Amino acid sequence: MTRPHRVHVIGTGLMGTSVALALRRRGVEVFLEDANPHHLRLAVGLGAGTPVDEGVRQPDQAPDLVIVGVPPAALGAVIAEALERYPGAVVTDLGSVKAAVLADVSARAPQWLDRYVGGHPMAGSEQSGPLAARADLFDGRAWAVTPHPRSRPEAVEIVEELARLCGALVVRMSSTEHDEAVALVSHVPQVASSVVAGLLTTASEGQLALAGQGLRDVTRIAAGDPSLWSQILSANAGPVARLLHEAAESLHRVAVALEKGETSEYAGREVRRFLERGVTGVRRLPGKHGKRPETFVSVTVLLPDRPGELARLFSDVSSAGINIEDVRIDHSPGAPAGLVQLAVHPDAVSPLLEALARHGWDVHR
Ligand SMILES: NC(=O)c1ccc[n+]([C@@H]2O[C@H](COP(=O)([O-])OP(=O)(O)OC[C@H]3O[C@@H](n4cnc5c(N)ncnc54)[C@H](O)[C@@H]3O)[C@@H](O)[C@H]2O)c1
Ligand SMILES: O=C(O)C(=O)C[C@]1(C(=O)O)C=C[C@@H](O)C=C1
Repeated sequence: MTRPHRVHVIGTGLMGTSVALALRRRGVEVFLEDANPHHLRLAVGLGAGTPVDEGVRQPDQAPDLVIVGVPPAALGAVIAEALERYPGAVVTDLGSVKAAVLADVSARAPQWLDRYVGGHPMAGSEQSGPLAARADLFDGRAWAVTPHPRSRPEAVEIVEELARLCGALVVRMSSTEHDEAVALVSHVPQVASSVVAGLLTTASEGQLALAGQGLRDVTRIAAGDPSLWSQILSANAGPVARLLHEAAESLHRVAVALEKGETSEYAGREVRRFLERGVTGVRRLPGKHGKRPETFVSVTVLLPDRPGELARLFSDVSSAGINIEDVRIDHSPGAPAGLVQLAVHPDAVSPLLEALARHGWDVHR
């Protein structure tokens, strides 16, 4: 196992700073650089590492791993430059698209390609910049590692160890397999979210006043940086466009069926089939820690909007020896309370209800 000891992060935005914080948590020495001095200062202030100019003066202090966390359009040039600047280092990146970047690096730095191995942590946020970074961002998440025929085995190993040090689960695949997969699980969902959110631009205040959690779930990622996402989508244009045509056909069929209305039994069947296909698809998603999905049961608790109430609820549940598998909090605008949905194993439901009743919680099932 090759553990990275001295790491350089180029690009201290959301992703680069999160990786740096995760590595610092594991005692790895981290140096930072960014084209934007303000981002660099913020990342240093968050404890993510030392600026490269201050920290590295001796040749024996060169990094063994360089991690490039810049926007997709800049990746090829920055990776090629890092391969040249740090001849003893393996270079990886955090980019959301892999085949175009590999082609770019192959063209710019063919002589050093054996030290480049692509990577893509499947975790992030609709926010950007170092202030949105989190050390635990990668815990339990997949991290795609995309070796190519010329990658050195020890370069692949150090990149996989990086992912594990950050708490992620390694998924090894080629760059083209990766791009096909993320078109489906990340890029088309982003477009779908933007389509729905785009419809809101002409909504009236009265319509928006009815917005609930369902709409918020579907549109959260639509707030992502348009500059970043247009680079991602155009770098993976073929696979994304193919799936969008398929999705557009499906939407067209359901719209036509709805227009035929209740009078047609066929239309009803078509709409139901469309919805059932969605249920089947969502059930295929892996559960916690990449395991098979488990069916948990949700118990909803009314939470007064006062400091310390959430901590008291968790403490009452944990003192009954019950593991909370997942948690979600819904806020009603204007109401001085929230609804906390606790997802637990089916066997834990009765003990949970007893514990909540014992401690005086208001439960909704
Ligand atoms: N945002 C996400 O959810 C997410 C998730 C996984 C992977 N990624 C990938 O991670 C990479 C970074 O995304 P982010 O969300 O952290 O973006 P970000 O905007 O938060 O950070 C990018 C940083 O790169 C810096 N930068 C730009 N050009 C540079 C250059 N030439 N040299 C040095 N620094 C430069 C910027 O100043 C900025 O600090 C992208 O390639 C993206 O595809 C993003
Ligand atoms: O949680 C989110 O905000 C994300 O959408 C993160 C997400 C994703 O689609 O899963 C977005 C882009 C990435 O390249 C990797 C992760």
